Amino acid sequence: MACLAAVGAEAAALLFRRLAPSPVVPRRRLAVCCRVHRRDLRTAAQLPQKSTSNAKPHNSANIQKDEASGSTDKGRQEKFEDENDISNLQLEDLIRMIQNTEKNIMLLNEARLQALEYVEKILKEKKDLERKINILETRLSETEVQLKLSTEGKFSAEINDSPSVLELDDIKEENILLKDDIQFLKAMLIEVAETEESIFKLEKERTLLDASFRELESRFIAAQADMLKHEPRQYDTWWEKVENLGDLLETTSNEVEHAAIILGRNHDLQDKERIKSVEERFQACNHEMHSQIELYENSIVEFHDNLSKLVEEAEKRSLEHSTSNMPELWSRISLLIEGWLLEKRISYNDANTLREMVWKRDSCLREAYLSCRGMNDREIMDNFLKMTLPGTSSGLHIVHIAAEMAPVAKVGGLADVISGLGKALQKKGHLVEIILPKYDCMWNDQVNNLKVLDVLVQSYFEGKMFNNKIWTGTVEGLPVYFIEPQHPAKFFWRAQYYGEHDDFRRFAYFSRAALELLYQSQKKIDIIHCHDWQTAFVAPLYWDVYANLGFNSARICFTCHNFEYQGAAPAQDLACCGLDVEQLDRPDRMRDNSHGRINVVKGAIVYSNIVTTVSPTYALEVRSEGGRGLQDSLKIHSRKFVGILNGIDTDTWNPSTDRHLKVQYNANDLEGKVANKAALRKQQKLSSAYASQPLVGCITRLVPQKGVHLIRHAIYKTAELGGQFILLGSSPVPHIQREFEGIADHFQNNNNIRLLLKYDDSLSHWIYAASDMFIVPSMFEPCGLTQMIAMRYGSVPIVRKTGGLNDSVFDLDDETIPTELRNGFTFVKADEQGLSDAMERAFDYYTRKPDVWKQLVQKDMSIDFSWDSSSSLYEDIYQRAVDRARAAA
Ligand SMILES: Nc1ncnc2c1ncn2[C@@H]1O[C@H](COP(=O)(O)OP(=O)(O)O)[C@@H](O)[C@H]1O
Repeated sequence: MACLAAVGAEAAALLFRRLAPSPVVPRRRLAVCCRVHRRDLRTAAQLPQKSTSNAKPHNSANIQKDEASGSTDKGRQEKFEDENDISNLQLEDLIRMIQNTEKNIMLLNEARLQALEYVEKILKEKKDLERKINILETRLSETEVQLKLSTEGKFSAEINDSPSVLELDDIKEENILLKDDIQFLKAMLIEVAETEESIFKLEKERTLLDASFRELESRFIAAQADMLKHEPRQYDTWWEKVENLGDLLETTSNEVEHAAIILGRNHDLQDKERIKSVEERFQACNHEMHSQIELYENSIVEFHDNLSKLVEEAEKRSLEHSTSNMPELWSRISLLIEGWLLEKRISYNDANTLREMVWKRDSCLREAYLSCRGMNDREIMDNFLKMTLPGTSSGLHIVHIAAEMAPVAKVGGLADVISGLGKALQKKGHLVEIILPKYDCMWNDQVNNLKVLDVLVQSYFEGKMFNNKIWTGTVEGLPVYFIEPQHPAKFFWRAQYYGEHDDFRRFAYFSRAALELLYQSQKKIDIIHCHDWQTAFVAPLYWDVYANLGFNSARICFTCHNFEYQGAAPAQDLACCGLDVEQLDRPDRMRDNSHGRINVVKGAIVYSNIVTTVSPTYALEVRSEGGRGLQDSLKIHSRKFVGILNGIDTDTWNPSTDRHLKVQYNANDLEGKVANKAALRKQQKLSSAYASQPLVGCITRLVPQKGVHLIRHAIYKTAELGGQFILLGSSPVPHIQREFEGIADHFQNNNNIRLLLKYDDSLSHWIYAASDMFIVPSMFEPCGLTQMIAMRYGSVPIVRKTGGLNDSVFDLDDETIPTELRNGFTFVKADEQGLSDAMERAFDYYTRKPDVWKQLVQKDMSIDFSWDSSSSLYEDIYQRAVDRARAAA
């Protein structure tokens, strides 16, 4: 807009500059001259008449008269010649003046054209501004909607930096930005108003100049016609000539006078009126600007008032709000209580009472917490201790001990399960806590309120006690404890999660420290749920060490997410965490079924109350070959063994809210999916020539389990079928990583194939959204989450029928399966032919039956893969185990 004003000023200045050198001054001088000469001329024209009347009294003097007349004629002639010279001069001046006028008209015309260009520019800029106003209005209405939501209770405000307050802070920040935008816009509008006024004035001036121009033009034509009329004519007498010239001069003088007036008028218009109008405009703009600023200031005050009211209201409503919507709040309260207990600032009994209140989502406790805004830790604790009402809880106290949790420390599906299942159980009213190692490479920014407790928990390792720092924070609304061992081996300061030479020792240490933390906090836990070999030590440790110390309220649940990794080691290694090797190195306990080593997964199967795996089909598979040596143990313990299909966290994986996507979308509006595909193709320099060219995605760890040779085949097969392929994955196996680097190099300049050999969570979301098909050709797959996530994002899965893939993907052409369940393409044999057939069928549907394909995409997006039903199954088996324990007690 500033540039617009500058253009305006420049155009005006140019107009002045170009008109100023026009021949106004000589014309004026000429006009005065003309007036003088015309008077003289008139006198000269009257001379003969005067002499005739003077001669009348002298009748006798005819000759004299003739002589006199002859001498008079001579005089007259001399005088006329003088006059004729003068009039010639005047004519030259007149012609010059007309020429100047003509030039001036041309200049004015040019100026007019410029003004028109300028007007066009201004109108364009105005349109732009209107567009920006529209955008801002939309944003403003979005903010209003958010604020409205907050008043409706969808926002919940808490003390300090609770998520609700954070959301309100976001709104505030957004509104501050909006205010800035509004201010900027108002300034723009003022400038637009100013510019519009300028346009109006310029238009008015242009009309005046036009009129002048037309007048001058017509007069110029008339003058030319006059000159033509007079010039070629032969006069009979000098007298006639004089008379004609007199007339001509008179006309010309009039013309000149008129032209001078017009030019003067134009000049005045340029000089005075313009300055005056500019001054007026300036004043008007100034006035307008001030009134706009005043208005704006008033609206800001009003806005702040409203915002404060809304914040207050939201806070009030949060007090009344249903507790089920505030997992973060309860997690924080829970962490506070546990922290005080560990720091020995409150007694076990008090802690237990308060814990029970947390389970019950006690409104008094919640209100006490909310009213503690601004208080220090001590004051909050005192307030809490005032509430010692006893109570019982219908919920369970569940603690997950794991090596991963999404999104703070994620390697694969295990991380997704910990947060997904944890959140689902929390939603069902259970008190859920998580214990993780404090990795140096974890994403601290994904933890809310991360802080270290003022206590060191000691734990046993290799005959000594070591201090552990305990960190707390919430992740995805769940309370999490992070254990940071103060051991010289710096177990979790390795810049990676797994793959260290001493992984067995690292996780044996962690399992022991986690139990120690629970033991020292004297929690009355119902379920301790450990996952995979890394925390499988927990089961034997709990029953062999801690139960003997009286810490025995809990039942142990062990979930094996993958029987490929069993934590086998020389028997004596087990001793590091305090387990009794002699007691445990037995075939019915922890000795590996085939190698004569000890096997911690076997130990967990033997020592846990509940053993689960992640899909029903995999649970069947592992009872035979898939059990990798543990099938017999599983058979022996089959009564406590069950396969429960994992869910996915439908908050994290939601295309209609996913912030990682370029455009959000849903099953009813798939345009966003097309936009994501176009954007990804562009970003990855893939060809965009055919929008309908199918894009095949694959996101995976590149390990033999995932069928790396089939993934490689899928890349070439896609190229052969005319599709595009994008792989996101990395391998902990060096030769596989190298092999795929080779393939990536090979296709580096191919605009249909892209291999991205890295871990990138954000990009994974985008690939799920952009791809049309998704391949999972696993050799075995305990559950597999990627096929479910892919379906949620409308990417049709092409999978091998194994494990959890068999429980979640059903072939579109398989008539033995009810139509409503069919959602993808499957193949059985783990060979290239099987995969090729499935891919060809998928490509065929995609290209030849777009309507069927669209329905398939929409159906896949609507399938419920949430944790809701799976978490109910866990809830059920937990409860049964707890009931059995209570009955036995
Ligand atoms: N390279 C990668 N970048 C980002 N996310 C990945 C990558 N590889 C795998 N993932 C994610 O890890 C999870 C894999 O889970 P799953 O299918 O159960 O396989 P696994 O646990 O065997 O690796 C999914 O959430 C997937 O999106």
